[in-house]
Amino acid sequence: MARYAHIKDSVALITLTNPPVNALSAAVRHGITESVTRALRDPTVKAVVLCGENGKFCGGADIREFAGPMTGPAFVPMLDDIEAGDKPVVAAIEGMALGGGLELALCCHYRIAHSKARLGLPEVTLGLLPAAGGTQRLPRLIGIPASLELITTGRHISAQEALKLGIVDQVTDKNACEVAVEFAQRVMDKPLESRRVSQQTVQCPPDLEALLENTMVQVKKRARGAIAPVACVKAVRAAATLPYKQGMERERDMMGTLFNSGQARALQYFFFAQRAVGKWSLPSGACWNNTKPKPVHRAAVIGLGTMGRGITVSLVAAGVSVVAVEVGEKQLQAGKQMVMAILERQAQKKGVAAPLDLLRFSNNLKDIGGVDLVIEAVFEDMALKKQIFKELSSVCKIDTLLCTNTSGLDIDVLASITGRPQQVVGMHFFAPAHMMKLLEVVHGRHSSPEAVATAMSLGKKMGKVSVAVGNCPGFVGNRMLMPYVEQANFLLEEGATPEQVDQALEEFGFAMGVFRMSDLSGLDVGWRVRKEAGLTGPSVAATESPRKRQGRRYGPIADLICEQGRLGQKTGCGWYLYDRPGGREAKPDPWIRRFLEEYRTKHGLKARAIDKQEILDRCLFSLINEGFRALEDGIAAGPEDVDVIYVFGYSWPRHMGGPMFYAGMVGLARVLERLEHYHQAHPDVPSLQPSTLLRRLVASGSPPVQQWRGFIKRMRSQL
Ligand SMILES: CCCCCCCC/C=C\C/C=C/C(=O)SCCNC(=O)CCNC(=O)[C@H](O)C(C)(C)COP(=O)(O)OP(=O)(O)OC[C@H]1O[C@@H](n2cnc3c(N)ncnc32)[C@H](O)[C@@H]1OP(=O)(O)O
Repeated sequence: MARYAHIKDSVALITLTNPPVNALSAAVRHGITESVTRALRDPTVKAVVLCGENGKFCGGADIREFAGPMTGPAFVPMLDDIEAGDKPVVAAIEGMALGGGLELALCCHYRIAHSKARLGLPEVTLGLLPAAGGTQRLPRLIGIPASLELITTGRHISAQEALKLGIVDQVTDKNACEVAVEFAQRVMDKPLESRRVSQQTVQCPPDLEALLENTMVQVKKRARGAIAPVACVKAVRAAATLPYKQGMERERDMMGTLFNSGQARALQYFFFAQRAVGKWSLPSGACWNNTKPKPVHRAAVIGLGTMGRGITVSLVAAGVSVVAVEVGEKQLQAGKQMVMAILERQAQKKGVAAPLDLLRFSNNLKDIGGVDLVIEAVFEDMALKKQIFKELSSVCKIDTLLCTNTSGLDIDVLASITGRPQQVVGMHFFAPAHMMKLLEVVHGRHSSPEAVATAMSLGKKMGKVSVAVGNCPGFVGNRMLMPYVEQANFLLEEGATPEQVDQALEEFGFAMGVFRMSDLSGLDVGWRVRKEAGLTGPSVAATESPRKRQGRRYGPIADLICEQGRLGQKTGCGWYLYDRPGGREAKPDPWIRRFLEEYRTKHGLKARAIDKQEILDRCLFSLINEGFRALEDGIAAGPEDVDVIYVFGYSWPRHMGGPMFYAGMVGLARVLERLEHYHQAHPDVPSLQPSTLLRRLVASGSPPVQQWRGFIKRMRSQL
C-alpha cells in the first residue's frame, strides 16, 4: 500500500506503508503505480516526494512473495515510468533503502538520506541479482569498481559512504522527509535530463577488462559454488559494455535463471531461518516473548586459553565489563596480552579508543563475587569443570548466572554441583569466539527460562546468532559431527585418502574438508573426548578388538595418529604436513599414505576405489540422519535451528540452506534409500540406520522443511 497526500506548495507525498520494513509487496507496487500516475496527471503537482512509513524507506522486494506466483505491477516498468516522468521525484531515505528499495530510489531524480540510514543491494545474499535495473543504474551512477563491490557482496553501507560514492545527493540529521519536501520545492522547475540515471553513460576505467576478470576470479573463490555472485559480475559487465536496453535484457535473463534456482530457494529459506531461531521456545512452553532476560553489566570469564580470550574480547566489545580469571601467572599474562592486542586492533579499525577500562585480570576466583554472569571456559575436562562450578557457587552472589562453554559435556552434571541448578546454562561458543557468529545456548533439565533468555539476549548483544538447544553429548552441532567424522575415518580404512575426502567436501562447498578442519582445531580435542567417552586410552580392555567398541565398528586411525604426536597444524603435522608448527598450508603427507597402507594390511582390509558421490552420501547423510534424531529427541527445536548451527558454526555452504534444507532438496526418499543401502553394507554402524523421523516424513509424502516443526509436534503428541 502507499498513502497519497497533496501537501503544501505543489508537492505530492507518497508514503510506502507495509510494516515492518515497507517491503515492495504486490499491494505496495500497486499503490506506488497509482499514486505516481495521479501525481503526474495532476497539473497542480509540480514535484513528488517518496518516503516510507515509520522512518523506514524500504527493505526491498517482499521476500515472502518469491515463493508464490508473481502478481501485481512488474518492478521494471514501474521504476522506468517514475524515472521517465516529467516531474522531479525525490526519495527521502530514512532507516533503510535495500534491494528493490534502493532500486526504487535510484529511479528517482534525487535522493536525500538520513544520517543513520543504511543502503545496499543485498540480493546476492538471497541468491538473486538486483533485477529492477540495479545492476544497470548503479554503475552509471557510481562507476564500475564501486558497483562491482557493492553488488557482488550485498554489503550495507552508511548514508555517509553513500554520499561519498555519489549514490545520494544529501545527508541530513533532520527529518529526511521534511528536508526532501523543501528540496523538491527548490528543484521543481529544473530540467530532468541529467537526473535520469539510466540515460547516463557509464564511466569505465581504462583497465576494465582486467578489473572484471580479477573480480570474477575473486568472486568465484569466495562463492564456494554459489552462482548469484558470478551472475552479478556478468550483469555489471553488461552495464559496462552494452547500451542500457540490452544491459536490462541481460539482467532480466540472468534473474530468470537465478530466481528459479535451488540456491535462491535455499538462501531465502535461510534468511527466514536466521530470524526463526531468535524466537526460541523450551519444552516447558516458556519462550522468547514470555520471558524477560536479566541485564548483564558485569561478567567473569574463567580460563584464558583460546576460547576464554575470544569470549572476553566479545563481551568487552559488547560493552560488558569483564573480570578474566586465569590461575597460572604465565597463562594469565599471555592471555592478557592477546586480549588487549585484539581489542586494540579492533578499535583501531573502527577509529575509536579500545574499551580497556572495562577489563580486569585476576588469578583469584574470589575477585568475581559481584558479577551478574560467569562463563567458564577451561579445558574440556569434567573433573576440572566440576571443581570450578563448586567454587563458583560459593564465591558468586546468589543470583549470578553460571554458564559453561563446554562443547559437549553434560550441563546437568555441572548444575548438580551448584546449589542453584536453575541458574546454570551452556554457552557454547565456537573458535575463535570473537570472530565466529554462532552460539549454542544449552538448556539443562533445571535451567530456568530466565537463565536461557539472559544467555540468548547476551549472545545477541555480543553479535552472535544464538540458538537454544537441549542437553545431550555434543548438543546439536558436535553431536551431528560425530557420525560425519566417523564416516570420514571409515572411508580412510576402506581406501580413501584425507585429501580425496576433503576435496569432495570442499567441492560441495564446505570452507574446509573434515581432515583439514580437524588439523586446524587440533586432533587432541577429539582424542580427549574419545578418551573421556571410554573409546580409547587406558580404560579400554587390552582384549578388546581395536576396530570394535561396544559391539559397533570403531575406527582407531585418528587415535593412532595422535599417539604419534601428530596433533595438526600446531605440531606441523596431522592428517597433512605443514612447513612448520603453526603453519597453515596443508600438503599431502607421504607418511600418512604409508601409514594407511600398513594399517589396512595389518587389519586385512583391501583398499578399493571410492568415488566422490559415496564420500558425500556417507558423510553428509549420516550427519543429516543425526540431525533428524536431534529433532526427534527435541534437542533441536526445528530444522531451522540445525541449519543455522551448521552454516554459522561448521561452514556448511549457505547456498545449500543447511543440512536439513539440503535433505529436502535432495529428496527425503533418496536420503532414506541411501542410508538403508549403506546401513545394509555396514550393519555394525548404528549412525547409518535411518531415524524414525526420516522414515515417517517419507511415509507422509516428504512435506517441505517449513512444515516439519508441526509434523514433529504432532508425532510427539501421538507418542
Ligand atoms: C522469472 C523472473 C521473475 C523475477 C521477478 C522478481 C523481480 C524482482 C525485482 C527486483 C529485485 C529486488 C529484489 C529484492 O529487493 S530482494 C530483497 C532485498 N532486501 C533485503 O535483502 C533486505 C532484507 N532485510 C534485512 O536485511 C533486514 O530485515 C533489515 C535490515 C531490513 C531490518 O533488520 P532488523 O531491524 O534487524 O529486522 P529483522 O531482520 O528482524 O526484520 C524484521 C521483520 O521484517 C521481515 N523482513 C525484512 N525484510 C523483508 C523483506 N524484504 N521482505 C519480507 N519480509 C522482510 C523479517 O523477516 C522480519 O520478520 P519477522 O521475523 O516476522 O518479524
